[in-house]
Amino acid sequence: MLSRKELFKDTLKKAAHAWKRTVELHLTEEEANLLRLYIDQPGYVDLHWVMFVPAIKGQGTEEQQKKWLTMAYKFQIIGTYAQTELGHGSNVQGLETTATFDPSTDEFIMHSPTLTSSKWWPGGLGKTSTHAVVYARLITEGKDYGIHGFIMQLRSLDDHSPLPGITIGDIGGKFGSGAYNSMDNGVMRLDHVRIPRDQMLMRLAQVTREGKYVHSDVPKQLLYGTMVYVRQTIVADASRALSRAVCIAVRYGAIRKQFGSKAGGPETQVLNYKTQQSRLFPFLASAYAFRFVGQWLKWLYTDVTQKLESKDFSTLPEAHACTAGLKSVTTSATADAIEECQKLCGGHGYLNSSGLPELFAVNLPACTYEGDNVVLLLQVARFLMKTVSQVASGKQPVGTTAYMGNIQHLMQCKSVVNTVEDWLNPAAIKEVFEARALRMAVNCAQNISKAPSQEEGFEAAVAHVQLIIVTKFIEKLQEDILGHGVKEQLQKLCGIYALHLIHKHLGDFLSTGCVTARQGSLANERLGKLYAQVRPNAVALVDAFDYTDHYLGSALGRYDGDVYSALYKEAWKDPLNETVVPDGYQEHLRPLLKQQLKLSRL
Ligand SMILES: CCCCCCCC/C=C\CCCCC/C=C/C(=O)SCCNC(=O)CCNC(=O)[C@H](O)C(C)(C)COP(=O)(O)OP(=O)(O)OC[C@H]1O[C@@H](n2cnc3c(N)ncnc32)[C@H](O)[C@@H]1OP(=O)(O)O
Ligand SMILES: Cc1cc2nc3c(=O)[nH]c(=O)nc-3n(C[C@H](O)[C@H](O)[C@H](O)COP(=O)(O)OP(=O)(O)OC[C@H]3O[C@@H](n4cnc5c(N)ncnc54)[C@H](O)[C@@H]3O)c2cc1C
Repeated sequence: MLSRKELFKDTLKKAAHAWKRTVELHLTEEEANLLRLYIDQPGYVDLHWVMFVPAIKGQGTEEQQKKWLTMAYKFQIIGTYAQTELGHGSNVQGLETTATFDPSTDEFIMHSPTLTSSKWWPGGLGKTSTHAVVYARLITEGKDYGIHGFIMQLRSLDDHSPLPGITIGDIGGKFGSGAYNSMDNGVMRLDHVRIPRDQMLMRLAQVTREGKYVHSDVPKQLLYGTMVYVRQTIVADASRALSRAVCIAVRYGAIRKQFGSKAGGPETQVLNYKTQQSRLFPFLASAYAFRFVGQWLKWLYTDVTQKLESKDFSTLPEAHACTAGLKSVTTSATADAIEECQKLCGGHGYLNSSGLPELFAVNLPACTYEGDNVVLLLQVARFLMKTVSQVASGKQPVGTTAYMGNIQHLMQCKSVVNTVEDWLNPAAIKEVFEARALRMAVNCAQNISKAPSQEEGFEAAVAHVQLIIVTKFIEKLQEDILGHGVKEQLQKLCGIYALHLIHKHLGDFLSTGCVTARQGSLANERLGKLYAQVRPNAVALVDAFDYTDHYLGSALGRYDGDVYSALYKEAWKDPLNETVVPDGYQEHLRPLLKQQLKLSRL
C-alpha cells in the first residue's frame, strides 16, 4: 500500500538497519547475506554485494581490490553494476559508452555518445549508488579494444549530488505495485567525465602510462565472470521462490473444499482432485529439484573459482554453460509455476493478500536480468555444438557432458522399460534423458550445416539442462539422507520431476526414438500413482521448507490453516475501507445517482 517514494524510503531504512545489526552482531558474510535475504525486498544493497564487490574481486588487480573493497566492505561507498544501456542489454559487445584514454593527463574520458548509450537499468543507480563499475568501449591510440570495466565515482560523498558531467535518475515504475519498485533502477548519461587511468579494472588487460594496450594471460571471458557468479546465485533464488508459491498452494489446497458432498457429508479438499495434483505436484518436485541442483551449482562455481586462482581455465566454458542454462530453465519454470499457483488457488490467489501476485512480480524479471533466458540457452546450444564436434573428432567429454562420450550406445539404445514399475528405476530414467539430450544435440549439429536453426539449438539446450537437473536429483538420493522415511519421499518427488518432464516433452522423446508411445503411456500411469502416494505427505513436504508465516506473507499459506479469518481481516486493512463512504462520492457518485433519479421521475 506504500507509494513508490514511501516504498523506496522504507527500503533505505531496512537496509540501514540491517547494516547496523550486521556490525553490532559481528555477523559473518554468510549470516549478513541471510539477513538481507529475509528482508525480502529488492534494494541497492543487492547490487552492492552481489555485483559491485564481485566485479572488483574478479576483474580488479590486487592493488585495486585493496583500495576499493576496503571502502566497499565498510559501506563507505555504495556500488552498482552499470553494464546495460538503453540500446543494448543482451549484446554486451554492442555497448556504446566510450572510455577514451588521454595520455596528456593520464585519464580516461567516460562518455555517452548517443541516447541509446545511456546506462539504463542498473539497480541502485537511480538514487543511491555513490560508485559503479561501468562497462565501456576502451579506446586508446585511436583503436577500439572493446568492452572493459571501469570504477567511477558518481555522487559526492558529502551531499550525494551527482558529480559534474553526470546526469542520473530513476527509470520509472515497474511491473506490479510493490515488487521491484523498491529498487531504484537507474539511467545515467556521461558527458566527457574524466577518471584516473588506475580506475580501469586491470586484471584482464592494462593500459600503460603511454597508452599501450596490454593483454593479461587470463581469458577475456573473465570480463563476464560477475554474471556467472550471479547466475549461480539466481538458481537458489528460483528454488526458494518456487517453494514459497508451492507452500501456499499446497496448504491452501488442503483447506479449500469444493463439491463432492454426498448426503450432507464434507466436501472434497481441492488438493484431492487429480487435476489439482497433476498441476501442483510437479512444482513441488521442481522446488526440491532446483534446490539440489542449486547446491551442486554452488559447488561447481567454487571449484571453478579455485581452479581459476591457480590459472586453470579449462572448466570455464562448462561453468558458463551450466550457470547460463540452469539460471534460464529454473527461472522460467519458476515464473510459470508461480502464475499457475495463483490459478490453483482460484479467485483468492489473485488477491494481494495471497502473497502470490507479489511473489510473481518480484521473480518474473529473473527471466530477463543477468541474461535473457533465450539468449542464455542459445549460449548453452553453442557449447553443446562445440562438444559434439569434439566428440566427433575423438575427444572424451568431461563433467556434465561426459554422457556424450557414450555416443555409440546412446544414439541407438532402446529404453528397457516394460512395466509401470520399471519407471521407478533411476538408471532407466537417466538413460532416456541422456539419449534424448544427445540425439537432439547431434541432430542439431548435423542440421547446422544445412539450415541453421535457433529453435533446434534452444530445444537441445533445454533437454541438456533438464538432464543435469534430473541427474543431480538422482545423485542426491545416493547420499545419506537423515530422517525416517525422508529418502522415500524424495525418491517419489524425483520420479515425479523426471516423469512429468517425459510427459511434457513426449514429442522429443518419441521423435528421437528414446521411448515408444507405450512406454510414454506407462510413464503417465506411473506418474498418476506417484501423485497419489505423495498426497498424504504433501503438506509435510512444504512444511519442511520451514518458512515462517511472516516470511511467506500469505493469508492462504498460513501454517495454522485459518485462511478465511485471515482473508477477512486483511480485506479490512485496505485503505479503501478506511471510510464507509468512499472519497469521490460527493463529486462523482452522488451527482450521477441524483441525476438518474431525476430522469427516472420525468
Ligand atoms: C526478493 C529479493 C531478495 C533479496 C535477495 C538477495 C539476493 C539477490 C540475488 C540476486 C540479485 C540479482 C540482481 C540482479 C540484477 C541484475 C543485473 C543484471 O542484469 S547485469 C547485466 C546482465 N547482462 C547480461 O547478462 C547480458 C547477457 N549477454 C551476455 O552475457 C553476452 O553478451 C553473450 C550473450 C554471452 C554473448 O557474448 P559475446 O558477444 O561476447 O559472444 P559470444 O561470441 O557468444 O561468446 C564468446 C565466447 O565467450 C564465451 N562466453 C560468453 N559468456 C561467457 C561467460 N559468462 N563466461 C565464460 N565464457 C563466456 C562464449 O561461450 C564464447 O566462447 P566460445 O564459443 O568462443 O568458446
Ligand atoms: C529488474 C531488472 C534489473 C536489472 N538490473 C540490471 C543491473 O543492475 N545492471 C545492468 O547492467 N543491467 C540490469 N538489467 C538489465 C538486464 O540485464 C537486461 O534487460 C537483460 O540482459 C536483457 O537484455 P535486453 O533488455 O537488452 O533484452 P533484449 O536483448 O532486447 O531482448 C528482447 C527480446 O529479444 C530476444 N533476443 C535478443 N537477442 C536474441 C538472439 N541473439 N537470438 C534470439 N532472440 C534474441 C530476447 O529473447 C527477448 O525476447 C536489469 C533488468 C531488469 C528487468
